[in-house]
Amino acid sequence: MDIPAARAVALTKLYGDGEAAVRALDSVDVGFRRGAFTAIMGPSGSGKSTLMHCLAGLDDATTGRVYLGETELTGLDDRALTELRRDRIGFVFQAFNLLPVITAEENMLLPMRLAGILPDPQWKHEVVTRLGLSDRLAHRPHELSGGQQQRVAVARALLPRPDVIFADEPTGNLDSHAGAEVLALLRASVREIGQTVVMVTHDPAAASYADRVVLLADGRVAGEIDSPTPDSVIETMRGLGARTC
Ligand SMILES: Nc1ncnc2c1ncn2[C@@H]1O[C@H](COP(=O)(O)OP(=O)(O)OP(=O)(O)O)[C@@H](O)[C@H]1O
Repeated sequence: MDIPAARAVALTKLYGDGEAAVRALDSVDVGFRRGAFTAIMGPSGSGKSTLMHCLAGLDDATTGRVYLGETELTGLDDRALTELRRDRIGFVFQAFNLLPVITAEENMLLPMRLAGILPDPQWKHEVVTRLGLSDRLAHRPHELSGGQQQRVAVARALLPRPDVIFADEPTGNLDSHAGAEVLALLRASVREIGQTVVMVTHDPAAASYADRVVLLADGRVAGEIDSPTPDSVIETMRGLGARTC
């Protein structure tokens, strides 16, 4: 059987201690298939961001284990985690997190530059062309629309060909048209180059771009939807008592 691209085993995360402790994740077992697009959904406070942060090595587990492919993250020291994130994980956040003083192209290449890696020119050309950024490379972020800025962030995540791209509400700051474009690009990266994408979202329409939805409620896995549609997501979320937007 294929080893999942990312996996949590009996993952529990507590914030704080004693009476005031919050159990953000409660013995979560979940795997994310290689070359698939998975959305994580659930009511506010259900643990979506905590799960993503633990899977991406941005937060540590209280108990349980987290794997990226065959590598166990739990137990790695900060330096090893920093290298693993740099070399094997791509991030796309709601806030585009571009540096304002450098161009779109420099932003795209920055993580690889910092790692001393040169992008494959053909791959870079393909990413830039597909993301419709060819004539925007010399622009600074403030000269770009929100959708274009997020496409630069997607290019930055795709260029090093990471094992997994983790996207946290990637369309949260975009209008529906720009959001649909970004989702279609993530979708295409999965279908056409086998990229693995794991995305946290509140939006049933965004989740419908995924191959599978993992539902969280109260820090536990509450269900899954294969081949989701906006309607099937809304219906299942209603069952969890969640507000959808
Ligand atoms: N740093 C923290 N310190 C204390 N409690 C936290 C911390 N981060 C998250 N929590 C708590 O853990 C629980 C899960 O939070 P998390 O942000 O993972 O949920 P979420 O599903 O992503 O929520 P939302 O959809 O509102 O972003 C919540 O009860 C939250 O208040």
